[in-house]
Amino acid sequence: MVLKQLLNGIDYTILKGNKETVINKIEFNSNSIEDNDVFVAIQGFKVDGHNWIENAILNGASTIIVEKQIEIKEDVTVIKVNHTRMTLAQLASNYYDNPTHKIHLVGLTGTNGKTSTTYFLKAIYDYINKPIGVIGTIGNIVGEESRESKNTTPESLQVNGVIQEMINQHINHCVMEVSSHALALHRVEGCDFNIGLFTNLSEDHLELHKNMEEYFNAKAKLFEMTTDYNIINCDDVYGQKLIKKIKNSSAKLITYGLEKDADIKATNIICGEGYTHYTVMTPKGKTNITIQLPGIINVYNSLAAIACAYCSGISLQYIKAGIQSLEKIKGRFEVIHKEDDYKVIIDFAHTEDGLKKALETIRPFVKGRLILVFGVYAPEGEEGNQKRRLMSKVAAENADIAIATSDNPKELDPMFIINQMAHYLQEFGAQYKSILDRKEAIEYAINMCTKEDVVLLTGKGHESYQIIGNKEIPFDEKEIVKEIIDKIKNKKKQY
Ligand SMILES: CC(=O)N[C@H]1[C@@H](OP(=O)(O)OP(=O)(O)OC[C@H]2O[C@@H](n3ccc(=O)[nH]c3=O)[C@H](O)[C@@H]2O)O[C@H](CO)[C@@H](O)[C@@H]1O[C@H](C)C(=O)N[C@@H](C)C(=O)N[C@H](CCC(=O)O)C(=O)O
Ligand SMILES: Nc1ncnc2c1ncn2[C@@H]1O[C@H](COP(=O)(O)OP(=O)(O)OP(=O)(O)O)[C@@H](O)[C@H]1O
Repeated sequence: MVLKQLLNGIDYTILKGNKETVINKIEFNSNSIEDNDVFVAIQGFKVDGHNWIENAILNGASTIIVEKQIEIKEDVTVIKVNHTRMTLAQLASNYYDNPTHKIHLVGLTGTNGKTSTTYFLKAIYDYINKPIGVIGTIGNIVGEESRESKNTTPESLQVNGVIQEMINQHINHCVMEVSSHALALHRVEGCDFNIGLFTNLSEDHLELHKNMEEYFNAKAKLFEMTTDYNIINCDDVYGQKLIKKIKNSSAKLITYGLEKDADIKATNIICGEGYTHYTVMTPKGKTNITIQLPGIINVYNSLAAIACAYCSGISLQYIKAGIQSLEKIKGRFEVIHKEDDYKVIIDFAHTEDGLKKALETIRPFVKGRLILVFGVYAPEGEEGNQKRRLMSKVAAENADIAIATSDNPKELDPMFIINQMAHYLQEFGAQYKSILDRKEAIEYAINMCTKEDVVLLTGKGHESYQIIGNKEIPFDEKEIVKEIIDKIKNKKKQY
């Protein structure tokens, strides 16, 4: 490809060289550069990509895209743009020949419920044998291949690359979880979304967005990129705000919910242990549905998927069969052990609202005590302190015993985190214990568990690692629970 093709539709100034340069591929990390690549220098949170230009040239870059006035002596082409992160998205779209224009793309945003909705929607497509690609927290799925992903929504280069792969494999539908980071950091800039869906908004990620207004505005950006439908949870306060904000959108509004007068609405809800039954009403008729996941939150998540499928022209009969076929979602209310008198559930709740909803969902089915093992994944500073306080409050108010431990402490001192959690658990009158090592905390919880109790482990969900410092340490909660229970059983056998 020639550089000028890549720059199509972008505002730029040539500081040096010429746009006839033949280029190989695009990279934003200097270490991945190969001969004749384009290096896009991004001002990051930790370092400035402009400081890695020399390294990129040494590795073979022939073109450098910058947003700063920088003098480069080497014989390369240098292009200046206003905003390199945004330009990266445009370059990626041009490089892969605008893949999002060629696929039916659903973008899901909101604080909680994106992954769950994604897998309900995928179950419908699987049922009707229509392939659908997935980009999200648990990973990216292209055809038969499922790959882990560092971010919920990857960088624009990967978003466009993965969608192009889907197209190559004749996959005509894609569902993508769109995080607020992705929207604020231009990872989906220029994407053509047929459907945008909003689940809910509660406090999270305030280290990036400063306040709820900014967080909401970041999420709302998705609905400026939709062409066909905007699907919104109208029971959510921010959902209502979004409906007003996008009233001039040319995409059609479809609402879902339980309380307000929604287009797609659930009534007659019966919550059982491990299942939920309800009647769904749509503009094209109603039907009874039984999902194999617990709680009101999964009524919302399945309704969201029903709304998407409805807007994609799938008949209610198939929607019902697909929704009902979903047996479980990795790390979401997953019962990982229920024999030998121990019931252990893992869940990915990692926000104040998610944790509250998770505890409320499980509570009606616990005959004895609800024993919670949880950590708080939050940055340092006021926002992090506030999240640790609010999640500890939820634990104190909704669990019988709360065991504070580590989640992904990352660069924070894990001792500081659990001491702070212990302080708040005490303030809110919890019966609690704090144990730094997560495995020991789980062992402590299982050891005190009786036949009537339930142990709920939150925060890790599908994750099979813990991030401590800058190291990813293997941590598979399912294996760990099995190991602990086997150890207890063996000990019992010896007596
Ligand atoms: C805060 C944040 O979003 N950070 C993202 C950001 O990293 P950064 O700005 O810190 O990058 P940096 O390390 O400062 O580097 C700046 C530039 O220098 C370049 N560089 C750096 C070193 C070098 O040797 N050579 C070089 O060229 C880097 O490639 C980069 O282009 O850009 C990176 C590349 O796209 C992302 O991987 C990274 O996500 C990190 C891993 C992350 O944890 N992000 C989280 C907060 C996130 O995005 N979460 C959302 C929401 C999840 C949810 O819903 O809960 C998500 O979508 O995952
Ligand atoms: N609709 C909902 N409302 C509130 N909490 C929910 C909802 N759905 C799920 N949760 C809770 O939030 C946790 C995460 O759910 P899910 O992975 O579906 O959300 P998400 O939006 O994809 O989050 P993330 O992007 O952080 O992975 C679940 O494990 C559950 O405890």
